[in-house]
Amino acid sequence: MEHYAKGSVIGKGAYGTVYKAECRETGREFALKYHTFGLEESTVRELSCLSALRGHPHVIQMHDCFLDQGTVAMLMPYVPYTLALAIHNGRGQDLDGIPLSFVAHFSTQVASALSHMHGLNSAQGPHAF
Ligand SMILES: Nc1ncnc2c1ncn2[C@@H]1O[C@H](COP(=O)(O)OP(=O)(O)OP(=O)(O)O)[C@@H](O)[C@H]1O
Repeated sequence: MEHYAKGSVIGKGAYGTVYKAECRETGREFALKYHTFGLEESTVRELSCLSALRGHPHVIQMHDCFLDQGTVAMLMPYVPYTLALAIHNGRGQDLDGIPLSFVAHFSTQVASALSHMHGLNSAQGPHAF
């Protein structure tokens, strides 16, 4: 953890809190997720899924995983937007004006990631994920 400066909270999920972090050497920004429940089943499941999905261009990459003062911390690239933000950007709640190419672009990425996950599931047995 000495390589990173932990910043403010970006968001919270059911299993953890995500902070912004900056690499002290390069200045590059990361997201650092601290798992609330320690090394229990949900944590191990998320870490093993992200390990298995390393390398896919449309799945967030886990760069590192370590213990920070007893809490499991997971380092990933910082993504400064969400799909909802991209969709609503400049359009309020009106979705009518979204170009088909935009929808196709994101849908293809999501489908590609899902297809890859299903492929791994078939290869490793029905309860791998
Ligand atoms: N890599 C990231 N870059 C930027 N923000 C992130 C990143 N990962 C998570 N976040 C933010 O932190 C929030 C919490 O993320 P987290 O992974 O803990 O939960 P979730 O996947 O949103 O939901 P849940 O785990 O409850 O199903 C996200 O909703 C998002 O706003």
